[in-house]
Amino acid sequence: MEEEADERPILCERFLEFIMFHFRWVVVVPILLPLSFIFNIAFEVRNRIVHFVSSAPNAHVRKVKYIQEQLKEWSANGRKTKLVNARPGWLTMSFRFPLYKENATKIATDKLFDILELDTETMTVKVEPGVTMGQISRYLIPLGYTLPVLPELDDLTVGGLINGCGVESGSFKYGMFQHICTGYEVVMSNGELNYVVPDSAAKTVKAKQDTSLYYAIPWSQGTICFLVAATIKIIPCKKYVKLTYKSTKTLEEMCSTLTEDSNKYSEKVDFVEALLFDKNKGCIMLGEFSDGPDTQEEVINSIGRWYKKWFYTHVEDLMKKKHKTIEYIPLRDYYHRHSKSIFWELRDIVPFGNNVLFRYLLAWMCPPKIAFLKATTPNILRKMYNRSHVLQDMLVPLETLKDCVELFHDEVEIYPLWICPFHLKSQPGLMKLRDYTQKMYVDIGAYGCTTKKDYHHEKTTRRLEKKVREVNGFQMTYADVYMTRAEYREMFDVTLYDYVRSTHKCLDAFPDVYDKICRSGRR
Ligand SMILES: Cc1cc2nc3c(=O)[nH]c(=O)nc-3n(C[C@H](O)[C@H](O)[C@H](O)COP(=O)(O)OP(=O)(O)OC[C@H]3O[C@@H](n4cnc5c(N)ncnc54)[C@H](O)[C@@H]3O)c2cc1C
Ligand SMILES: NC(=O)C1=CN([C@@H]2O[C@H](COP(=O)(O)OP(=O)(O)OC[C@H]3O[C@@H](n4cnc5c(N)ncnc54)[C@H](OP(=O)(O)O)[C@@H]3O)[C@@H](O)[C@H]2O)C=CC1
Ligand SMILES: CC(C)=CCC[C@@H](C)[C@H]1CC[C@@]2(C)C3=C(CC[C@]12C)[C@@]1(C)CC[C@H](O)C(C)(C)[C@@H]1CC3
Repeated sequence: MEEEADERPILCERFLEFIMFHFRWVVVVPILLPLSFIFNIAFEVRNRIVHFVSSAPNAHVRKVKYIQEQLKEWSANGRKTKLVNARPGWLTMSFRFPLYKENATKIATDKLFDILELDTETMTVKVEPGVTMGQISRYLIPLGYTLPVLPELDDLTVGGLINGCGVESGSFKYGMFQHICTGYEVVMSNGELNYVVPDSAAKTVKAKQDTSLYYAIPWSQGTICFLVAATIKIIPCKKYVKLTYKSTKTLEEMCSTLTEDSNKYSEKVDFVEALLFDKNKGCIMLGEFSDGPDTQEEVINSIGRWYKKWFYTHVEDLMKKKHKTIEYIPLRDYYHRHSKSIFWELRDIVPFGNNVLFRYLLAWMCPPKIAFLKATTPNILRKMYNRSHVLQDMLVPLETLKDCVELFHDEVEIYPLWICPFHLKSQPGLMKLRDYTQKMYVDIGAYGCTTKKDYHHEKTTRRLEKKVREVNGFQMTYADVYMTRAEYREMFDVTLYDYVRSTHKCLDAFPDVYDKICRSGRR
């Protein structure tokens, strides 16, 4: 990998890189945008038909049976290969393609993408793992419900957010995506179907085992069992989010105000998120479910409409004008506020994407599907991204925010920087805090190309990872991980994970989680 990052391109490669980077829109705008638009409409029509004829629950039973048969056949053939999900690499929400899938047996969890059941008495929704955040918000919000934690990008899947992790602006109150899940329907490597729920007063061996399994699944990257459905908590919601934008002038002000807002107002506030536009200037956004403006002076801003500015640029403009602003944003527009501009990644791909003319004429097809972009990224561009593109989410205790932002500034200096507080509960599993406490953490996300001269993909990332381990933080594993196996096991508590894997016959069936997330496991 070091070679890959060190590789300096020759002049003609540099020229090709330049052309491909700056003129990628030539493929994206006329081809990928219409394709994405047509795909989204076709998928939505399909989902409505499935919902109308209520075929999902029966189809679910059939699809799960097929998965069980696949696993029994693999067992009968002597368990010779490792098991992975069949979902192809180009569909996943990460920059890399999995190498560990190449000689593995692929289990058909990728056919599971329907919402199964809404239960307004227990206030839960049961969904298949391929269901996306876009699908869920489109289904639940018109019925007056939402997920307490609904990560922003439309194409993130329930299976990926549970077996990986998920965080968004409701997390300061409700924790990570795993914390809002009340039960998992899973198929073990021997083909056995099981529904696991946590039971703190478990008496029987089975209830104890299931509780351990429940806590071991998050972050395990599908190396314990196959998730075939998840039951997720829902909460009632309102039509709008009353969003208060507060500008901050120094990093100290950002850290102290964010700490106060995340801890003190948790009863009144439903969403907390911040953006830093440079080391000092930032904006904290506090959201509250609302029925709409109370007075005529208050404005509704439907930021999801195609002709509206990219959200982060809107926030930056607001901050230049006023110290504090309040807007009412339709709830679904709010949730997917970073989808239209793929956080700030689209500015490199379609540089004129935020131009007013483009917005009115063509942005109704935006955003391009990340999977289509991924499938069509040429190798030359991938090499360039390897050298200068940063993509890291570091989850660190809120009290270390200042130190960590300073380190990000020194190492990569990418703005905007995404800052999202989340409540880390005291629970067993890979993300366990060793002192058994619960704490307010914060996700610091850096996405984009760095111009730092001394940036080195591996060395810089390793320095960031070291700091994160020192402060008892965690690195999001969809991004490039350069830690060694020992360092990974220092960051994540593998006690329960190892125990569950050894008691559920996972060791010869699935790769170890490190082999899935380490850099050499991915291309
Ligand atoms: C050698 C070895 C043998 C083991 N043998 C067994 C065994 O026989 N039986 C067994 O069940 N585990 C066994 N374990 C697993 C062990 O009990 C712990 O689950 C594991 O060590 C992780 O500890 P922890 O500190 O992360 O979890 P802890 O916080 O110690 O929790 C232990 C267990 O309690 C339950 N639990 C904790 N918090 C909650 C909560 N908030 N709500 C509901 N339930 C909760 C979970 O089942 C969890 O696995 C073994 C582990 C090892 C290394
Ligand atoms: N706001 C947020 O929180 C964001 C989070 N992300 C990250 O993106 C990832 C989610 O992307 P997405 O494309 O949806 O998921 P992926 O397909 O990338 O899946 C992520 C991991 O979960 C495993 N997995 C997925 N489905 C199942 C299943 N049904 N059973 C068992 N294991 C499963 C995959 O296993 P396998 O390797 O076998 O396919 C893979 O290791 C997460 O890791 C998340 O952290 C990205 C952007 C934003
Ligand atoms: C915790 C949070 C909020 C994470 C946000 C992560 C996003 C910013 C990531 C997820 C997938 C992601 C890595 C991706 C890309 C940018 C950053 C993304 C969108 C892009 C689109 C960059 C351009 C690349 O050519 C390519 C198309 C391969 C990737 C695809 C995945």
